[in-house]
Amino acid sequence: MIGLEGGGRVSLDDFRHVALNEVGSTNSECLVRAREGDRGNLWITAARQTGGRGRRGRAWFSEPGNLYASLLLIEPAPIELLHSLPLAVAVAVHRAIRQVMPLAGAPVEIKWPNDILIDGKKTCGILLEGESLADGRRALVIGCGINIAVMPDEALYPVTSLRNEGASVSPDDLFAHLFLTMAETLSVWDQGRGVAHIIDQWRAAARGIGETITVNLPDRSLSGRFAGIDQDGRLMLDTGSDTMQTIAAGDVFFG
Ligand SMILES: O=C(O)CCCC[C@@H]1SC[C@@H]2NC(=O)N[C@@H]21
Repeated sequence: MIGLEGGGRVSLDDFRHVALNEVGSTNSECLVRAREGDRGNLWITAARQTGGRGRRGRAWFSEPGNLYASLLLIEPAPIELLHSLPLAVAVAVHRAIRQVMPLAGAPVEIKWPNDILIDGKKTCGILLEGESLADGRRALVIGCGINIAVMPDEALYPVTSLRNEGASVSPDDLFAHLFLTMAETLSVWDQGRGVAHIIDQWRAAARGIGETITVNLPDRSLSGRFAGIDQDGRLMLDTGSDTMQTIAAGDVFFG
């Protein structure tokens, strides 16, 4: 058992791992297994994905050399406490990447809500997907794509890889770190009851709080001062109007 500040307890033995050579998407594979009755706490990793998915329906570059990993959770928390899970996931992945970076390496930061940047460039994307199963259970999948050795030539944002930033680690080694940091962080998160600890950790690792940012929403863009996040993990943007804008989903650009 891991017992941590937040009071939650998660046993490492609770988690199982299936390593695949090739799959369409590790997220989809988790959801298939959930529909087939899997009890959750199942990690699926793949050396390569043929249909890796990113946020907003984008494709995710999934060539061999990187880490493609998804964790299936079943009923991870009461629905009203679930909104903070993306922050906990970002904290866990941030810790895993920090652990494999050289000590004097470039800064590793979280970009709201849960991209991981090294030296301001995206090295990891996280896609959370949920589904109500036929038996009434709620399945939730946390999918992490971490650039280790390769990266796309073109992307919406500047991108980098761990190797580019001086880290020497294999997908298997990085997964071993992620397996532990995720279990530890979920223990602190404690089904949403430990959200205050998670928000503290998230803020300490966040990029750009206090700075001017632009947030692209589906129908418009908003610019203002990034004032932090609220208890529900929403981005607070001070646009100079009387009321603080709170944003649940969008793409952040700095400067
Ligand atoms: O757009 C993003 O930033 C999120 C990218 C998430 C990619 C990962 S790779 C492992 C898992 N399987 C998928 O199909 N997507 C996620």
